[in-house]
Amino acid sequence: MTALPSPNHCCSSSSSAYSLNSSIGFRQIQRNIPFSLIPQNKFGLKNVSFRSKCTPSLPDAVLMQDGALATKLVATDEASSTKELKEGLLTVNPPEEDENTVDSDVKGDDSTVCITIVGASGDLAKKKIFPALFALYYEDCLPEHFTIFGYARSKMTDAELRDMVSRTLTCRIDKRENCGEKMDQFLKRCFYHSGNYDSEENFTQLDGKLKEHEILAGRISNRLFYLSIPPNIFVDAVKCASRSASSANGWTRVIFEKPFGRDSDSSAALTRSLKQYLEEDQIFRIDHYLGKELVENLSVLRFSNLIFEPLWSRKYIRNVQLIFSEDFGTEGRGGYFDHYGIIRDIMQNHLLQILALFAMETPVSLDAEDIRNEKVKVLRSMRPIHVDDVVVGQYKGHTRGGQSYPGYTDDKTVPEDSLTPTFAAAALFIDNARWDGVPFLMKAGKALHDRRAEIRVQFRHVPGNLYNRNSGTDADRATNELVIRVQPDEAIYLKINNKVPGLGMRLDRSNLNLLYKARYAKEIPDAYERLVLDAIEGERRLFIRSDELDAAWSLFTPVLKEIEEKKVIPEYYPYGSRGPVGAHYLAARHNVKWGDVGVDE
Ligand SMILES: NC(=O)C1=CN([C@@H]2O[C@H](COP(=O)(O)OP(=O)(O)OC[C@H]3O[C@@H](n4cnc5c(N)ncnc54)[C@H](OP(=O)(O)O)[C@@H]3O)[C@@H](O)[C@H]2O)C=CC1
Ligand SMILES: O=C1O[C@H](COP(=O)(O)O)[C@@H](O)[C@H](O)[C@H]1O
Repeated sequence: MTALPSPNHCCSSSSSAYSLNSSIGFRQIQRNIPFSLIPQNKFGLKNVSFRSKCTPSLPDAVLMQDGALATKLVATDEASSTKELKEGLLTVNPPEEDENTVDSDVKGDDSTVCITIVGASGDLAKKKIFPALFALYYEDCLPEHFTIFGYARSKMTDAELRDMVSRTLTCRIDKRENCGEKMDQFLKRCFYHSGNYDSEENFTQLDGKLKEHEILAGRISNRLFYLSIPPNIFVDAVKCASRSASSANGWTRVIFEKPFGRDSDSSAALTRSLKQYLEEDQIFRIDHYLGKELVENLSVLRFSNLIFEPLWSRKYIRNVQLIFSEDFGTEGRGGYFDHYGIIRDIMQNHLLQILALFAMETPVSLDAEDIRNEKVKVLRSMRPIHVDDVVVGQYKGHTRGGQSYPGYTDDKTVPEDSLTPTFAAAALFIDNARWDGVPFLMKAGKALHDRRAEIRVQFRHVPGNLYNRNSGTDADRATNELVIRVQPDEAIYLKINNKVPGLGMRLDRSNLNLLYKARYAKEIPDAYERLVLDAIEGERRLFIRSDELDAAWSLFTPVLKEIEEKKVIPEYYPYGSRGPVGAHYLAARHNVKWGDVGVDE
């Protein structure tokens, strides 16, 4: 096994099973924080990852006799998309003494992390990223030595950035003590640098400022860039950040927000451009739905409960429905949205990712590459989507209860004759042994009657059901349905047939209900909290690998092209309605009834 350089100078006396020795690990051990070690990337940068106490189950760690902490080693080759994983304890030679070494006993955690939010003046940064970072800080999940920088063209002082950020920070859990104090402490660690996205000079200035904070705290300086900017400037920003503001001795990672292109070609071109400056394992493509609690729980539900996995196939499942709806329109984002539409905005990423997690085979392990390998297999097994299996819609203005709601094209940033779908429904199929013939129906829309995201699994009819006569005439209504409600009011419930109490024999449908807020006192973290923390920890499980992205675009690009070339007219639906009726005809053609419509949805 290859010996890696020690992540810190210091003092383990002999060659032994690799351990983060007591001086670097002391404070972390006290707080029960395991570390993981991932070897150097092609730039020879140390890739020592922080593990916070907030993710205690990863990775396995053991306390050595000398009080040191040894972790399971995850060794990777350089091309992480085809990564070979080896686990074990690593043997290292004793590190050499270095006169410039900082005494980690004094300093505690030997690494720093600077998080730079590029596009800090924007909507997403204010709404999601800064609040997520504050929540992590509040929960003591961030590394000890962290600094946050906002970067954008807007002119702002540090104080003005802090003021802007403070307006969107809340204490997630009401009545928590010291919230104001914590906010002040957090804001003191936020700074701002104004610069252009395509200026190496400006990024060099940023680099200088980052160094000032890194020198203060320790030797290994890790850097995370969160690109919260429009995609047409991704490459400029990455070029400048990687050339002028990469970490000299730690890792440099970049989080990207979608859209990752708008079809196969543009996505591949974007990936090629990014890879001029970054390795795949430095690229963290966010799909924030993967950070949602119930989406993460999908694998737990399937693989740790004996009762579900045996039913998880064409043999018992009649259809699967993936439903996303919002009760508001594109308010304020029409300019962006019109270029993409609902299929690219929601289906090609969020719903397809959920589908892949739902349908994949059991991964070899919970390691990121094993999970992502299985997801790619599902995506590659999918049948091309036929244009007849897609229904598109667009919302129009509507007045209800004396209040007027605007139509999509009433937005000034949307062309009057836009055909961009704000609603779509589609039938997808996975041509593999497990799922052959099972319709996976997707439905996504804006300006509908409610806000929800859920997975509905409709099981087959009970063969030779003794109780058919007692269930009424609708056999479909009497089948079991498992609902995983991602939001709002996270829940998992199973519809079962039950005898109505009494002397007669009448059946009704009842729910076995796991409602999260009734079961768990702890507030559910926002998806961005989990994802940002994962990026800091180098955990890639919930980020999209480039071959997954390619497979997702290969599936949707042909049908999107056909819809656009044929100028398919969307079915118009009133703002606040349940969407186009065409979605029901589509479902009916595949012998499906949408589960979210009806008396006992
Ligand atoms: N907002 C949301 O809810 C979501 C956003 N996203 C994605 O996240 C990223 C950021 O989103 P959001 O914050 O809404 O974006 P914004 O449009 O608010 O842009 C962010 C910042 O980028 C700079 N900017 C905007 N347009 C340009 C331009 N044409 N040229 C150069 N700089 C520009 C501005 O900063 P300045 O002028 O100060 O430089 C702006 O404050 C995007 O990729 C978006 O698609 C993904 C999911 C949801
Ligand atoms: O990615 C996106 O997601 C949001 C919905 O996210 P949620 O976490 O609030 O459900 C959607 O509004 C937006 O159009 C899309 O780009």
